Amino acid sequence: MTKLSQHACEACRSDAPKVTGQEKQELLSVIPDWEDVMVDGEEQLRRVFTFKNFVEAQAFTNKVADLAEAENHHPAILLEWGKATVRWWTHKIGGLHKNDFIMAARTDELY
Ligand SMILES: C[C@H](O)[C@H](O)[C@H]1CNC2=NC(N)=NC(=O)C2=N1
Repeated sequence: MTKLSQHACEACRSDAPKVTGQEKQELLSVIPDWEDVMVDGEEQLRRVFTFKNFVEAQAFTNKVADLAEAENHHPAILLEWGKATVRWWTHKIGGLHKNDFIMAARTDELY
């Protein structure tokens, strides 16, 4: 199986299927540092990345932002002193698509 982070994101479409059940559990097992959470009724992936200070957290945040723009798939990122909280979900389907798991794996590689 190709490493999840090496998969390409497919274009987000409003009729794209949400990831559920067995497939979701398998994908979650590949990104064990991420939580499966509900925010405003939408399922999302969340991980808190910790750093020595604000500047290092900011540099990581910028790398994630560059990745997102390159893939046209964007997270929510909360930047704080010593922390960056990243949440991935697909706006168009109001939940989790395989793209979100790919982007979470790609985010881990930036850390
Ligand atoms: C118009 C633009 O391509 C779309 O809105 C893209 C932008 N980035 C996106 N990011 C995420 N996470 N979900 C989307 O549905 C999405 N759609």
